[in-house]
Amino acid sequence: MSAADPAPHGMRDARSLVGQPVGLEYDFITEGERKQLLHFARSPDAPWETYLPPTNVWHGRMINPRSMPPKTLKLMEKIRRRTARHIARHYSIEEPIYADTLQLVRWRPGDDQVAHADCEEPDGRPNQTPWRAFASIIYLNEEYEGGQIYFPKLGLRPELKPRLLAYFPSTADYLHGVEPITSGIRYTFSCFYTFDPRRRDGHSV
Ligand SMILES: O=C(O)CCC(=O)C(=O)O
Ligand SMILES: [Fe+2]
Repeated sequence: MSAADPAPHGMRDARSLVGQPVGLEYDFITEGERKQLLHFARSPDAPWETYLPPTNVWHGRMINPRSMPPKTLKLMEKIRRRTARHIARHYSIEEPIYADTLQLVRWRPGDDQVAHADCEEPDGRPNQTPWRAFASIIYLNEEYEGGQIYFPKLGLRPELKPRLLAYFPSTADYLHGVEPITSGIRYTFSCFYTFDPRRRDGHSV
């Protein structure tokens, strides 16, 4: 299946969420959960993925389920299920939700992300992941500078705190970027959700 394969007719997509607010839930994960994930991410032998070429901006910056110890994966699946339930309630979603990603991400000095949307180009053409409906980012630490997330079209620069859950639909209405990290390392737990079961990653939601 390629990115261009259209979703079955009538399937709900990101467009149905336009108008929903950017969700900000402070203290969403517990301090114990945060410590466990951060401890794993900071361990000297943490399995940062190097399958992408060194020129790829994500090279060495993500840990995917296949490289996680079972205990870590179990915890992250539990948090993802809780996250999806929370978002479904706040966005009035009754359909089943699937997800294509569950990952830890590190952002080192100089790392940033230009303003983008998660399912389409800024001009509205589909991007490489057109099936995505919404995203969740859980912030895990505060020992870094820079790294502010910003939503230029919404005039939003939410205060990032450890344990914060942020979520937002994937369309260009929710264009967002990450300012460069200037010192320290920023750690996040990110997930992308879809209504298309063909795009599910096989881990629970
Ligand atoms: O880390 C963040 O604050 C946002 C990350 C993001 O937008 C993405 O991975 O698509
Ligand atoms: Fe994004």
